Amino acid sequence: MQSVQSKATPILYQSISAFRSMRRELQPSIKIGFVPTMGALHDGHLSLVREARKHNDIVVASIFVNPTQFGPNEDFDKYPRRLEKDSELLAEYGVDHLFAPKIDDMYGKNHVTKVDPQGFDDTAEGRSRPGHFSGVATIVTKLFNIVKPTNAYFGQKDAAQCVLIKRVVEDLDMDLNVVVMDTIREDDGLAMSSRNAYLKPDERAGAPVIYRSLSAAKALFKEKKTIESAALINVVRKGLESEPLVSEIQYITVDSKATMQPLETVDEAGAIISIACKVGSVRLIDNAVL
Ligand SMILES: Nc1ncnc2c1ncn2[C@@H]1O[C@H](COP(=O)(O)OP(=O)(O)OP(=O)(O)O)[C@@H](O)[C@H]1O
Ligand SMILES: CC(C)(CO)[C@@H](O)C(=O)[O-]
Ligand code: BAL
Repeated sequence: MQSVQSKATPILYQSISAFRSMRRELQPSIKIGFVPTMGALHDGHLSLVREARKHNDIVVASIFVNPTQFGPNEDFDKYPRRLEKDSELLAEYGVDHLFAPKIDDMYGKNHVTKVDPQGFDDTAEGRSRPGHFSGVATIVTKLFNIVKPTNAYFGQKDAAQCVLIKRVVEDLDMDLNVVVMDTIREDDGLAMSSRNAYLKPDERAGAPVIYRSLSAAKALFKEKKTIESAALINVVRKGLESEPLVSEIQYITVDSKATMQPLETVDEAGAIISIACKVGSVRLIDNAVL
């Protein structure tokens, strides 16, 4: 009879104190890889876990749908939550510990402290989601303080978030490395995202226009080597407008890789070209590194 190899599910901690009891027992020299997520895991998240597994002694993932990074009219309530399935997936990828705290534990009734990353509300994504980056900076700081990782893993899909987290770590003298991994895509180019699950079949079929539009701009930059950002933005806009199911373009922006502030011209220093748009009623983001 064949035996079925099943890996142990990660040990689940649903409170800060439970996680801390485990964390205190770890040797100071142990390398801890940390993958923070909001759950509803897909191959994008799992690529981060795989990388963490390769370079660390133990791997911790967190699942927490953080209320303070959602605006009042955003999808906090309907955000997909499926802890059990996520835990099984994390087991397959060798995650040791899963931290999935309750909201009241992370934000007690007397909680008043925010991390306020100056200038990030002025990035394209920040203007589109006021207060979002303070919510992200605050929760990531809290998670880092609890997990105390050696290496923390984030996806390039959330480009401004990666720049923000590197800034917070440097500004607040946190003793850890931030590792940014490439965006993982479906076969047709659509960036994997938990929110893709909201797309209706026709919207899902139309959504790869985002990647195609970014790829057209990337090809143009490769050809010209130095180019006005406006020309790249035009190409992307035309691409997006060719898909009738793109119902709203929130921004197309060409920004500095270091600051996410807009650039007039792109040269050999490169840039990040980012999109936020709605396909039907679903807001999607994506970017290309030039
Ligand atoms: N396609 C992807 N490729 C690589 N990393 C990704 C991808 N999608 C998400 N990540 C990364 O996974 C981490 C957790 O992200 P999150 O849980 O918000 O997933 P998400 O799919 O981006 O969800 P959402 O739909 O809310 O944007 C973040 O560092 C994020 O950048
Ligand atoms: C980093 C993060 C887990 C903080 O809530 C979230 O913004 C995300 O999933 O990208
Ligand atoms: N992936 C970034 C988390 C958010 O959209 O709130």
